[in-house]
Amino acid sequence: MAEKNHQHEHHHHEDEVSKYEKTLQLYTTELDEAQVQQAVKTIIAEKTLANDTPEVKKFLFGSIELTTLSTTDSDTSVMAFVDRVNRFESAYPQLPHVAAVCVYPCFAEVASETLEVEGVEITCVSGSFPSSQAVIEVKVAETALALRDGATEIDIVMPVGKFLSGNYEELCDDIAELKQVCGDKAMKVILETGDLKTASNIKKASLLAMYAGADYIKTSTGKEKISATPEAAYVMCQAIKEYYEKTGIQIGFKPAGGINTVMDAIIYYTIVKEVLGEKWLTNKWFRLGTSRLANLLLSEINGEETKFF
Ligand SMILES: O=C[C@H](O)COP(=O)(O)O
Repeated sequence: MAEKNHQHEHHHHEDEVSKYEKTLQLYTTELDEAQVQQAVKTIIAEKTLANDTPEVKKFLFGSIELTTLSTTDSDTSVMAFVDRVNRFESAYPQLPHVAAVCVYPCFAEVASETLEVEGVEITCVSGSFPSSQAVIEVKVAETALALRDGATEIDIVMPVGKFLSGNYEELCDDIAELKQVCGDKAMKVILETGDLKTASNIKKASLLAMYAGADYIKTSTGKEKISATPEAAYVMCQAIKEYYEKTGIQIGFKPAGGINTVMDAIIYYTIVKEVLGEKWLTNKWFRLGTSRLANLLLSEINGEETKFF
């Protein structure tokens, strides 16, 4: 992940909020829901089928962050989960490895000790996933410990309540402080778009997260009622595009949560391709956060029901 060279000074005085309001004013943030829905409908109708190919499915497989974030996870189950990634290459030499495994931070050590495959990242969710409801000191500690124990990427949840209450200063301070802990390790910021409700909110949250230091923006935790949607993905990709045009800084995109069919994944791929273009179509800038899709993709690539993970 190319390290971004922008740092955000954080002052604790009055004009902070106006600074974020001013930043948002550089962008179109009042979006028309119907227009977004129409744009997504058109992309799905006109552009998706052309991407329903073995090549795209193999690329999507290589962009998966193979995720287990379950209350029943244990050292034993996570070790077995990660060991299946080790054994994957000998079973399917013609396929790429998944891009990452994604686990709770208490499993960073066992994942890091078990994983033997070069190039597969160890993503840990952190910052009191999935609610993000903790004081910043707890979030900082959890993130620092996950990185100490072997995490190579961190996914945090944006403090959604702070966003909805318009407290952009604390929202961005939290994100910036955790990015400081991550240093040159990629930090993805989960917007929890299902709780943001409107396209305008999703656009604003995307921009604030990027200005505060996100290396990726990610749709959802997969733990709320509404997870990733094509409309949220479209708005987030538009925000990434406009941010790139204004700052020259490339930010990654990770749809996650409730991606339960191969066609779902092809739709996200198509939205990224149509809005952001080829430059984003590598697993350094596009990831799929999923706990069920790997076997579904494997089955379609193999042409038969496959349950490897
Ligand atoms: O970040 C990944 C998501 O939590 C996975 O959600 P899922 O279990 O609905 O695929």
